[in-house]
Amino acid sequence: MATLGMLLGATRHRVAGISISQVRATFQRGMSGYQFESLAVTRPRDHVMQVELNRPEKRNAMNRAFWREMVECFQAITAEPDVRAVVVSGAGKIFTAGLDMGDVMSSLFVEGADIARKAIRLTPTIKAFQDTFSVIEKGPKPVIAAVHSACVGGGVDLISACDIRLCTQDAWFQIKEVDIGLAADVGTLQRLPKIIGNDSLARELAFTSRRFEAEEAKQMGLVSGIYPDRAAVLEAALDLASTIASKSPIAVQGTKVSMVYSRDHSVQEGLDHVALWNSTMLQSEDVVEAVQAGMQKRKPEFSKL
Ligand SMILES: CCC/C=C/C=C/C(=O)SCCNC(=O)CCNC(=O)[C@H](O)C(C)(C)COP(=O)(O)OP(=O)(O)OC[C@H]1O[C@@H](n2cnc3c(N)ncnc32)[C@H](O)[C@@H]1OP(=O)(O)O
Repeated sequence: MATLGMLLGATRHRVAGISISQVRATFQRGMSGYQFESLAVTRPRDHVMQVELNRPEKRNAMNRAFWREMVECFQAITAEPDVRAVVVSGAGKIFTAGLDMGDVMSSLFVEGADIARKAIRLTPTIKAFQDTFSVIEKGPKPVIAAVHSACVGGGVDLISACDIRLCTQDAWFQIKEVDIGLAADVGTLQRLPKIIGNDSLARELAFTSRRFEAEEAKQMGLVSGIYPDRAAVLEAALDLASTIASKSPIAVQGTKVSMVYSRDHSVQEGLDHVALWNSTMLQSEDVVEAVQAGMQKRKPEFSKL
């Protein structure tokens, strides 16, 4: 039988897409380990982390550091035993201006004469860009986007990978990619139609780059709440994250995993998946604690993961 030491030593073992060595590094991380060039990471509430896009002077345009650091940051958060919910926000005047066109465009051009060889070399780069947002969806902890003012291009890809979206009254959104000659390729086209449940509207917005405002975003189901300003939307997002964090992390994370799985599978496959999941997770101490706390009219206490 494998000992814990053997398991921890085996870097080929992976949990939620991350290696055991990364998990171990994260246990030792502490907040000082969350130092990034493009992100500011804080713990504003118990069990809640806030990841802020932090290049306000460049309108939080997504530079090369950002595309790499989001993956590092969310993998670390997935492995944090005491974090139960995450808020994503933007520093400064707007949420984000999307792709940093000065810094990133050059990495999308590949040297060489043969188009097929160039394409094969470019494919992993595009997939790595996709991972930057897929990491949010693949992680089991709920992520709430708090959008203020502009959310452009890659910003829509980012928030589409989040679980819940709130915005300010002055928020506006734009699937901007066709305006810079691209088919959006990091998640909007795949996730947004399922979020809003209106394929016709999703296509209209993606084909035209039409800017749409907070009210329309709410009407279509992209956001679930509108708040007067940046401070108010952040407060609401943090309150929501705290409420989620007060629940059993086993129950909440199972719920996210099941909802993401069910979105992409038949009803029967989703039911089979959650039956298998719960055949283990129903045996959690959290079930006993949640039921007892309810009967005793007290707040439940759930231990860290
Ligand atoms: C495989 C790739 C996958 C990803 C694809 C993603 C694609 C996309 O995201 S497409 C969308 C690209 N973004 C844009 O087209 C938006 C461009 N920016 C704007 O329209 C305006 O900046 C905005 C309306 C968002 C805000 O206007 P505001 O007046 O508040 O700011 P500015 O004076 O325009 O900008 C201030 C400084 O920020 C720099 N900046 C803004 N956006 C970007 C950007 N996307 N990339 C790089 N830099 C950006 C701007 O140059 C100013 O810098 P400085 O001149 O040094 O002060």
